[in-house]
Amino acid sequence: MAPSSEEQQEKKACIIDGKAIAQTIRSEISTEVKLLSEKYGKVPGLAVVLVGSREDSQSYVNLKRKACVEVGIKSFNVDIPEQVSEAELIAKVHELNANPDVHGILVQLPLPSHIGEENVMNEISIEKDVDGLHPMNIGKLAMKGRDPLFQPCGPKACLELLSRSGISVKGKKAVVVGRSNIVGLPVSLLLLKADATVTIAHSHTPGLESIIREADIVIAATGNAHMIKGDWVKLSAAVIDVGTNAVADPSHRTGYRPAGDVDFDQVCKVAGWVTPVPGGVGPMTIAMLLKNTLDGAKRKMEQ
Ligand SMILES: Nc1nc(=O)c2c([nH]1)NC[C@@H]1CN(c3ccc(C(=O)N[C@@H](CCC(=O)O)C(=O)O)cc3)C=[N+]21
Repeated sequence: MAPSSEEQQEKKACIIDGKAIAQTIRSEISTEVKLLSEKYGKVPGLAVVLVGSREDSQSYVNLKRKACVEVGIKSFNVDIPEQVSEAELIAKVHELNANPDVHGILVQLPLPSHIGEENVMNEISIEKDVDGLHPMNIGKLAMKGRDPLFQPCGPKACLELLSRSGISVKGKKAVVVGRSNIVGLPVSLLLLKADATVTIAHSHTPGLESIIREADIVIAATGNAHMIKGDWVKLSAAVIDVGTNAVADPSHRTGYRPAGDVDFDQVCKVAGWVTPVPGGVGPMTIAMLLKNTLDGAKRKMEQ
C-alpha cells in the first residue's frame, strides 16, 4: 500500500554518502599502492584515453586522472583528436597493451560515431581491461560459475554501496531501469550473481511505475533527469541513482549541474536508502576504477 502523505512527511531516507565511502576506499588503496611499491619498486599505472573534446567526458576524465595521482597510481594521459581513425586508435591501444608500466587501460565512452566502440574494446588486453567492458569480461560476467578478471566500475560501485550500507541483495527483488552496455546490463548480471531476482526495465517496458514499485532495490540508469518519482518507489526500498545528466543551471560555474535519474526530494520521503547525485555512485565509480587498477597491477607483479 502507498504510504499516507503524513507518513511521507515524517519519513526520511538514509542518504548513502558515496563520496565518504569512496574516500575510505581511496585511502585503503593508497596504503596498498605504497606496499606494492616497497615490495616491487613499481607503482600501478592507468592509461585514461580521451578521444575528442566532449565537455562532459573531459571533466570525468580529469576526475579519474586526478584520483590516480592522489592514491599514487601513475596516470598515463592519452588525448587523441576527434578525427582519429579507428585503426589509429586501435594502434594506440596496442601500444598501451605492450607497455609494461601500464596495468590498466580505460577508453572513455562514448567514442565519436565513426569509430566502432566494440571494435576498440575488443583490442584492449583483457588483463588490462579495468573498465570490465571487453566482450570476454562481459561474457564471463554473464556466465554462472565464472568470474571476469574485472567487473565494470559503475555496476561494481552500486553493489559496493549496497554492501557497505548493510543492505543485503540475496533473495531481494531488484529492478534495473536501463539496459546500456556500460551500466544497466552489467549491473543486472552482478545483482543476479549476488542472488537477487532481477527485472530489467527499459523504454519499451509497459507499466514501468508498477514494476518499480515492486522492487526492494531500484537501480536507476536511464539517462533521464529526475524521471523516477517518489510514488513509484516502495516504502523503505533502496534506490541507487546512476544517472549523470547535465541540467542547465546558470548559477553554476559551468552553466550546468549534474542531476540524477531520481527525483531525490520526493524519493527521500519514501525510500529506506537513496544515493544522491552528485556525491553517490559517481565518486564510487572512480574508486572502483582505482581498485581494479590496483588489483590488475598486483596480479601482474605477483606473477
Ligand atoms: N569507459 C568508460 N568508463 C566509465 O566509467 C565511464 C565512461 N566510459 N563514460 C562516462 C561514464 C560516466 N562516469 C562517471 C564517473 C564519475 C562521475 C563523478 O564522479 N561524478 C561526480 C560529479 C562530477 C561533476 O560535478 O560533474 C558525482 O557524482 O559526485 C560521473 C560520471 C564514468 N563513465
